[in-house]
Amino acid sequence: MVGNIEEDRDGLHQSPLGIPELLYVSVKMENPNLTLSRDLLPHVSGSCPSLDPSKALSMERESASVWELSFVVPPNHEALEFKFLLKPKYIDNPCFIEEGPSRVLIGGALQDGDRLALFRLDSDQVLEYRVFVEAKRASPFDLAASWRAYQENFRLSTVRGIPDVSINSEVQTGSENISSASLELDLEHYIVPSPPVSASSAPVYAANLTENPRSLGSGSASISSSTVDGSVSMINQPETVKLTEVNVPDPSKVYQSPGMVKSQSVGTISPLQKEDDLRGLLVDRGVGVPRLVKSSSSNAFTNLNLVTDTKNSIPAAAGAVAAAAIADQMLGPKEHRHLAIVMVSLPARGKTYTAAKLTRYLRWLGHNTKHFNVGKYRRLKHGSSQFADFFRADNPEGVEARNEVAKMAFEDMISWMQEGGQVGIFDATNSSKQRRNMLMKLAEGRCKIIFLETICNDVDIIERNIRFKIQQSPDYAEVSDFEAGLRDFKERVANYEKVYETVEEGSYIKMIDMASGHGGQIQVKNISGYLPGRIVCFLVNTHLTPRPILLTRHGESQYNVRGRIGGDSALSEAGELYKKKLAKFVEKRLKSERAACIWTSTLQRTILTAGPIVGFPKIQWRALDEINAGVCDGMTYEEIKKNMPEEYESRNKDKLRYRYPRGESYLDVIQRLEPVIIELERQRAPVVVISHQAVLRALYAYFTDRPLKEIADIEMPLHTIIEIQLGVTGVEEKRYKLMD
Ligand SMILES: O=P(O)(O)OC[C@H]1O[C@@](CO)(OP(=O)(O)O)[C@@H](O)[C@@H]1O
Repeated sequence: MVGNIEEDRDGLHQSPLGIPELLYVSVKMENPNLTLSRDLLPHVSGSCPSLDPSKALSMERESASVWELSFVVPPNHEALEFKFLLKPKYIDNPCFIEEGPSRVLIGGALQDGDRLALFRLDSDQVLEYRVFVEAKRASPFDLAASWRAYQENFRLSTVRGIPDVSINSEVQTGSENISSASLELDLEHYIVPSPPVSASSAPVYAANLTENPRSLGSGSASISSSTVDGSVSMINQPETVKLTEVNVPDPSKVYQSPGMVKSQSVGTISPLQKEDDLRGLLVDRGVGVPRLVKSSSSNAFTNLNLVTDTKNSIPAAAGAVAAAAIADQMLGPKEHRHLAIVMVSLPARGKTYTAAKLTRYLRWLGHNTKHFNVGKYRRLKHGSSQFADFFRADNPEGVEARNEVAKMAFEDMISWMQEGGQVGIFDATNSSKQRRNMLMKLAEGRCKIIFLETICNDVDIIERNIRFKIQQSPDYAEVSDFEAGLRDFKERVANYEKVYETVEEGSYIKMIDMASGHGGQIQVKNISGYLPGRIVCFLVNTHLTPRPILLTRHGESQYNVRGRIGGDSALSEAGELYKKKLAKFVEKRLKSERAACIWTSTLQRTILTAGPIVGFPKIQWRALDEINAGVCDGMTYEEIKKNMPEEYESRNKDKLRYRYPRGESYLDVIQRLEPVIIELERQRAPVVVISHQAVLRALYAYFTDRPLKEIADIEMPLHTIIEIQLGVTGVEEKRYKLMD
């Protein structure tokens, strides 16, 4: 019934936060004889001030035969005396008072136990009720949270009644009409610089952003990236997230059922475990990162940041991702814990771009994923100016040199997997059976291979890809004559075509003419398991049709003004102005985009912000609701710091994984946003997403490939639109600030 309560010197029960707890008492009466008791309503009459039936409190019907009354008292309350009585439904008198002495309740327990309540209706008719009392300890915060939830259920939101999908064709009037919100005709006027670590504002050649060849002597922390103008910049690659939060169990208190799992089996090393040989029981508060249950000696949950065992690491992820990773680690052959997605295609079929996108998606979900591009190895080892002859199948030196760098890249990938890497994307043409056999031999007993073949028969798309390659690839950086470059690259493609063999062996996913987003097909063979399943789902929905995605927070809310988190408040005056400016902006920016769509959360601050936008369908997504702050919902950060210092501290230490009591963590938010990402990938028209700070941080991080560990701190200002342009060459970003 009650756990984790400490008694202080005055005998008062205290929560782990040192706040005296209250007793939540529920008194119940049950009478299965429904015929006799049908018209009699159970009441409770208390001794304070007197046992007066006219002041009796009615009990609530809990089920057909059970009645209930609940109330809150301090744990050290004085004895409460009371009696049950039955009042006839339709007349005031007579009322029947239970036989015997008054009942006495102290500390949530009835002094005379579960004595029946007997009512003498007349000389020979006695009605018997069974009596139960239940008492739970509750902190004032729990009570405040449930009181607020209760009240909010009764407070009508100004947007209730709006269907999940709506479209308004006329500008709303009335309260919307605060002042006219003008907007310059030229939207460029509102552009503000994007933060330095974000999607680029110019196309970047995807192969440049892949892993740095370590066997060729390059470090792995940062890589050099040549840009269009030939200059070199350093780009920090997302690092493996190494910290795992665990709570340490007390072995004496933890019941170990045969099916329970030792923490070691999922590769989590805890210094305390080592010291005490404590057995960890993996638990999950709802959804989330598996945790070890807490120590009995400490009433507060102990949050420790521990370095995971990189040889066997679990992903920094919540829910399904974590569950699947653990299952994969416990079941199945060891080599299947590491997955190599081996790309297969002719040059200029969008293979590197697909590989980069898949890497970004898997990283965002929390899988430790790296993209290894063999072309990068070739350029480092043999120089970037290799012309078409180098790629001829009847050029033994060329074949040998290309196989050598492929082996190097593959071995680098395996070494990285052995250090904890989970998914390696191996990006090369791999277009002959012989090459693929070589890779399968290298993978034996070390990782599972899935071939991912991209086939494109659309000559326009191929031509566009080839032209992009000449402009962007370091292979042609030194070639000043564009047409000469074009001729050489086409010859290279022809050399590959002569020996190309489509994949028929092993496990494979084949994408045939999927780039345009309409038509095409995907074929799969020998594909099973959680991760391959997610990969297929992602690839089915992804395409290369260029379109913008506009991300914006709602207009400033009344809670934002008061510094309160969560809630469902309406807009402030500034927020009201923003929603009008936003509507004008959307009207101008998307004026020729008839199929565009507006997505909001189900909270009124986003629905109100979308209100004045006309002519586009609006869709409410529950998944776009703000991070659930649980018992902290409605508090200010200052109040949390003061009243729940440990919670405040824990969040400060690890904001990504910290889950608000009865609420969510950022990892939980990422999990629930996965269908949103898949749908954004699938859409071919522009989408305006009006959502919230935490949710937009997670979405933005996906598009800009920001590492998980940075997500919770990404700057996400109010009244600013972030335009993400998805295109054939990758992701570009523009920001518009509509208000000063
Ligand atoms: O994770 P942190 O940095 O607390 O940011 C999330 C918070 O942002 C807020 C504002 O403080 O979002 P919103 O403006 O959508 O209401 C809170 O509701 C939410 O809890």
